[in-house]
Amino acid sequence: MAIKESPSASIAAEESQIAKAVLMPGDPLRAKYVADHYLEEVVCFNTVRNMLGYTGTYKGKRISVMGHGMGVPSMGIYSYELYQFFGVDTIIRIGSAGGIGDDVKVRDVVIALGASTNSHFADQYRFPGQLCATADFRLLRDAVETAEAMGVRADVGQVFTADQFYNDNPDAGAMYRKFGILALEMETAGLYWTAQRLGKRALSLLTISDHIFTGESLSAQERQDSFHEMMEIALETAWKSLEG
Ligand SMILES: O=P(O)(O)O[C@H]1O[C@H](CO)[C@@H](O)[C@H]1O
Ligand SMILES: O=c1cc[nH]c(=O)[nH]1
Repeated sequence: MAIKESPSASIAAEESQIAKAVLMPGDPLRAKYVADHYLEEVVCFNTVRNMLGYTGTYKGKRISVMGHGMGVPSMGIYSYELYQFFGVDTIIRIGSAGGIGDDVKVRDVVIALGASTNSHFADQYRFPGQLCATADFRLLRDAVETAEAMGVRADVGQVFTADQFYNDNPDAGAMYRKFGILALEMETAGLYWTAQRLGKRALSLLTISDHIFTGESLSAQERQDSFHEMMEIALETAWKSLEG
């Protein structure tokens, strides 16, 4: 397929092809899964670098879903381009995470109120202080209400966005835990900062796929079933964010 002319470096699409609300998993095949299982009248709008992006309808409203890759730099590129060049208003990350907190179990959904991080992505802003990476309140409230209505256990709190998946510091997890951090992942701070800088809306939903301290982890089948709950909360929250 020929690559289209595009206003952005990494997404080859026209603005009209992308909805105002976009769900984003790290894995582009999880994006395809959402498109295949939940959206109707689906059109693929991006294949550059195989970072698959789709737009379809969910309960009559247009919603897009696209992978964002792993790590803050990758999230920084895709979220910036979607917000800045394609008129996207809302991004909801649908990711996996390692559990840290005592109360957090595998299969739980975590709704990220804010993200502490060791990323230096925000240095570019020369913000005179430490910039909090926080969720959009209305999206967070709608996600909490949706989870409650679905009867899904969802923990709301702080996550840690790490630049490392393999961390040479054996004490890091215990320190995160001391500060009440629920889960460890690799993109939320980058998404929240980008949204804040551009005056847009963002939320990160995470499913606990493994636990750093208990060693528990989900089987492939369990991962799929648990991720459905997060996907449905995200779709309903995105749907509510859209006018009309
Ligand atoms: O499952 P995703 O959304 O990719 O999220 C988590 O999984 C990846 C690491 O395996 C990192 O991207 C981390 O944030
Ligand atoms: O980033 C991640 C994702 C899942 N589990 C982890 O330990 N880290």
